Amino acid sequence: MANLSPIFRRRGLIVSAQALEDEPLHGGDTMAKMAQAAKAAGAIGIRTNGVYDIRAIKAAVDLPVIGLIKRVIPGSDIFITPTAEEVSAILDAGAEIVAMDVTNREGRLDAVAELFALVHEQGAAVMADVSTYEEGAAAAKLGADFVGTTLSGYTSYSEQLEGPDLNLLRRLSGELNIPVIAEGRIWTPEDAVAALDAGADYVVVGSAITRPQLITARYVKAIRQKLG
Ligand SMILES: CC(=O)N[C@H](C=O)[C@@H](O)[C@H](O)[C@H](O)COP(=O)(O)O
Repeated sequence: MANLSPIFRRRGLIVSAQALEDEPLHGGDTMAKMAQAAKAAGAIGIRTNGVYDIRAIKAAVDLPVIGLIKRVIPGSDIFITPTAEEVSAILDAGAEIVAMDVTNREGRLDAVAELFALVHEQGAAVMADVSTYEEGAAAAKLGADFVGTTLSGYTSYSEQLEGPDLNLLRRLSGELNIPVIAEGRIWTPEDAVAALDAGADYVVVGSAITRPQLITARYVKAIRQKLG
């Protein structure tokens, strides 16, 4: 049984449009244009990083936005919305959903309740970015509104896969009563359908749509392998 959220009008594709400072598409209205293209194609939502792009995308398209702020804190591995400061900035910028790291690292599972409360006080929703089933279960227990497989493959103790973590999706969707978002390494429409078959309620695709330098690199690699 699907667990759906009233934030999205229906199940479907959420496009992650992100370009960090060191990426070619960073800045200007590029991510807002990515969001317009995603909407024109039928995406139901956008996931994006940083106050600038959250605001630009909210102004450009009337789709729900999952906002996050990536910030690297020296000595810490937690970089997706690490503190209350980022949560407040994301809410101020107008995101309906705040995504944050909910992994079992650095006492994070004890710290996030406070961050969830900040989000809920403002009538917004929490997307818990997890890397394992146990983290997803903890997130649901703490009151997360969505759980996503975003960080599977990005913690030392999670599965390191080439494609989406379908086993994690199966387990999260089979055992939890909150919407499950497939996210991470979904490169093809077939991967997206496999994620739905594994029980995902919504599917986030990022790099395969919005990072041309990574898309191009895949073609270059395949062609170089062929040409030797
Ligand atoms: C691990 C991490 O930092 N993930 C980030 C989270 O927001 C983004 O860089 C990813 O692009 C996003 O998760 C979508 O995944 P993919 O680009 O694989 O479709």
